[in-house]
Amino acid sequence: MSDGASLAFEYRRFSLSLSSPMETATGTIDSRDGFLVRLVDRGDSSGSDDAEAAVGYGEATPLTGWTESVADCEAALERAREAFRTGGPSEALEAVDRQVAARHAVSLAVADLQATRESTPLYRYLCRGPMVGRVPVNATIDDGSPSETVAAVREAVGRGFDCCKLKVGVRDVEADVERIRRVREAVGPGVELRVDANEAWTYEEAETALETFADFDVSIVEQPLPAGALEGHAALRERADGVGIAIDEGVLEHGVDAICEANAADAVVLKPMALGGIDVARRMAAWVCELEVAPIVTTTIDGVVARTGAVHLAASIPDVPACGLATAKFLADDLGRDPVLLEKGSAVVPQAKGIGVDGVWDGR
Ligand SMILES: O=C(O)CCC(=O)C1=CC=C[C@@H](O)[C@@H]1C(=O)O
Ligand SMILES: [Mg+2]
Repeated sequence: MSDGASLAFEYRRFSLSLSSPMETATGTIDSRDGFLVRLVDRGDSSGSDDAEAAVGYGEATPLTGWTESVADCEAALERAREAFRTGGPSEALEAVDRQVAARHAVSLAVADLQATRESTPLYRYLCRGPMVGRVPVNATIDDGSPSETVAAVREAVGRGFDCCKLKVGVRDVEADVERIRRVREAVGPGVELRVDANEAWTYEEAETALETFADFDVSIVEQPLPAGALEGHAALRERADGVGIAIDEGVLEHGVDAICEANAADAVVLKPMALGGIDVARRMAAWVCELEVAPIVTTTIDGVVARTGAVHLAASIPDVPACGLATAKFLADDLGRDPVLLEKGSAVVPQAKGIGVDGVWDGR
């Protein structure tokens, strides 16, 4: 990559509304406000304009409870802009090191630019491995009444999904158990069902839920207990009767080493936006795979740039389980054309150079 002198770093604010508010046990998401980032390598452009220059895109989409605030993110991106002006990528990454969403944007733009210059898809730049055509994804099913939930799962299965993750924890445990029972009754044994409680349950509630979920062949319960409860998840796991435990919010509190040392999880959820970048998430994925813990990559209900970056991250992980990447449906609008096709329960991985999201910045 050219030195910092030829790298022009810009960012611009966006606000994406959700098609309908997303209820979770820890709050409601009704819009996604963040920053689109562009890194232009003018050292590449033959002409005076940027038409020929190599470009990298990034996205910082803060989420309350998971990342820094929008204001802190903006301040960090301003520091990164100054760092690119006077230094280069490493100075810019240092300037945003403690703001995870801002670091996600800068690191993704740098990786996208480098992969673009090498004319290779981002996932192959990350893993230097063979071509990967598709990655398995789960459908994300919002909270709702039993009949609403059955209808949503039926619709997802009709679109080819064979793995569905259902939001639970918004209503009481009995109501959620009834929702799962009705869904399993409706779709039969061939669809993998996972649930995500977002820290909602006490140990006793989680025990009750797990007992019945085992009867309905639920494969994974995500974050049943509060993020701090490491021993609690380990104890639950010992008596989970075949239902896997995934830790999501707890990854931010404890890190994957402590989770694995405590034998607290069968899977960890890796959110690149919340972890500071796909590079950070990829290192975590490699580490937990060594310890036979499954890495599940998910978005934070992001725009197409970060969401597609997460698809490339998943594609760079060997034997990745179904990931939470089919979240474009929650957005009423997006930053640009979606290069990822969802079909047969998988995301078709873009094979263009870089992330593959041209047209997100002034139609380019
Ligand atoms: O994992 C998925 O299927 C999609 C992503 C997803 O469910 C979430 C994204 C961001 C915050 C939460 O609402 C939720 C989660 O807890 O995993
Ligand atoms: Mg979760």
